[in-house]
Amino acid sequence: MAVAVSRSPLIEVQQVTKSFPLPGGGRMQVLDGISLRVDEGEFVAILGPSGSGKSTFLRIITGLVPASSGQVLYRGRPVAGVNPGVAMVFQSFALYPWLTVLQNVELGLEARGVPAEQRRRRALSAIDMVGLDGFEHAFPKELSGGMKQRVGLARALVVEPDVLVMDEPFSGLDVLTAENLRSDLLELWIDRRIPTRAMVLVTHSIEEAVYMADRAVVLSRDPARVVAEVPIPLPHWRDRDAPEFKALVDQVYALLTTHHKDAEAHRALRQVAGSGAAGSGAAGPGPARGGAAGRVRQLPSARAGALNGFIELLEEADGRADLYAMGSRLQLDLEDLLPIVDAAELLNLCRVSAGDVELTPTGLAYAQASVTRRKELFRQQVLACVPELERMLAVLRSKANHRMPREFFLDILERRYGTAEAHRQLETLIDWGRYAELFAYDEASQTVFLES
Ligand SMILES: Nc1ncnc2c1ncn2[C@@H]1O[C@H](COP(=O)(O)OP(=O)(O)OP(=O)(O)O)[C@@H](O)[C@H]1O
Repeated sequence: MAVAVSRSPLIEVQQVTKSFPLPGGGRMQVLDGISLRVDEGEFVAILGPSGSGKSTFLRIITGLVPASSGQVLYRGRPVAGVNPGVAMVFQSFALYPWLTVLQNVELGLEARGVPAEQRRRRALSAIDMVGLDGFEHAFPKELSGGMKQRVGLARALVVEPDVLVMDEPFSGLDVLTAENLRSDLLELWIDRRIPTRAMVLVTHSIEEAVYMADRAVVLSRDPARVVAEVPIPLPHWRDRDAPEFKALVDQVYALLTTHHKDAEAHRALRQVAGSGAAGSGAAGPGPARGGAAGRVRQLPSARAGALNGFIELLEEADGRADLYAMGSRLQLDLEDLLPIVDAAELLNLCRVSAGDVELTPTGLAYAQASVTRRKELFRQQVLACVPELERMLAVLRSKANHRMPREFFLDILERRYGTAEAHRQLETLIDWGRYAELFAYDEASQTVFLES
């Protein structure tokens, strides 16, 4: 049975942008001109590459974070501060460890000034609804992950929000627990056992989106824009093996992989590498830059070992594979697989088009090479495609002792990317540089150095 769709908008996001200040000055733009409408009766899933700004977008809808420009309307009125019609479920559960299940669930109502007796009654009913009857007085540490997320769900549902927004609510759970919670939530929704009028789910699982939602919104990255909205007109309960289900998964998959890669930016990056910018004598690793706007391009977070494994798998599949099929065969989420594919493509070892991945001639030679030859090829490719590594080398060569503390490079990257991403970028750079034998790294002293 499908939920009847009427046409009045509950949430309208209009041309929202968001940027964050960078420690070294300047700003990093995360969202760019995002518009989205969520109607009564709709279940909308939002998909996008890791770090594209999905959580930031949800937080703007809930009013936890202000937009830099643009606005969010709730029932036609601009939202200033916390959105009164929305409650959120977090991936990390976000429970207070010193409060019982009941107290955690009551919290949302307390904030809304609901009298104590009513609070208790409603909280008990919400706990019952999510299947936690009997655990009212337990503390979070006594609960499994799935039960904790049920508390998170009860805490959001107890306020009877018009719109329930969920930020990867199932991704911290094991496969079976996630599946169990997914169907329980869907049952509450489909059978209208909750007064919630719309659902917004951020997920990195395409299958989850196609299984649950009426519409999938696909975001790009750097900065995030809406690249497509895919209607999912299948009745519930859906059969994951049905050809029409698979066709929708494939369609979203192709959209995500195509836009995720931003092939243009990669091409520009290679041009920068080839144009001598690498030897420009810059004082440290700068960002990879792509496009006329010169925006920051991050290196995908994938270790050389993972990249090797992926190239070998691809060669075993005769040099060509459907990424989605490969992901499910390896039981890997898109989230896990795409950075590796992205890295392989950046190094010109494979090419991706519309969800299919294919080895390039260099990739084939790489897959078939001996260990030593493979390292040589890797070195050749990273030097051609990752100017940051050349810059790190220039710094190390310029020092009399050819050594530099990790912190030095981190400092420079932080000014570009912010702290968390700078750590990820440097980890990848050091991993690639070490595998390519461009430099060595001493873990104990956290020093990057050239071997004599
Ligand atoms: N408060 C903040 N200050 C600075 N940068 C931030 C802040 N919040 C988010 N960012 C940056 O914005 C970008 C998008 O982050 P966000 O968590 O919204 O992405 P996401 O798509 O939800 O990521 P993931 O899929 O990994 O959960 C990241 O580069 C992140 O580092």
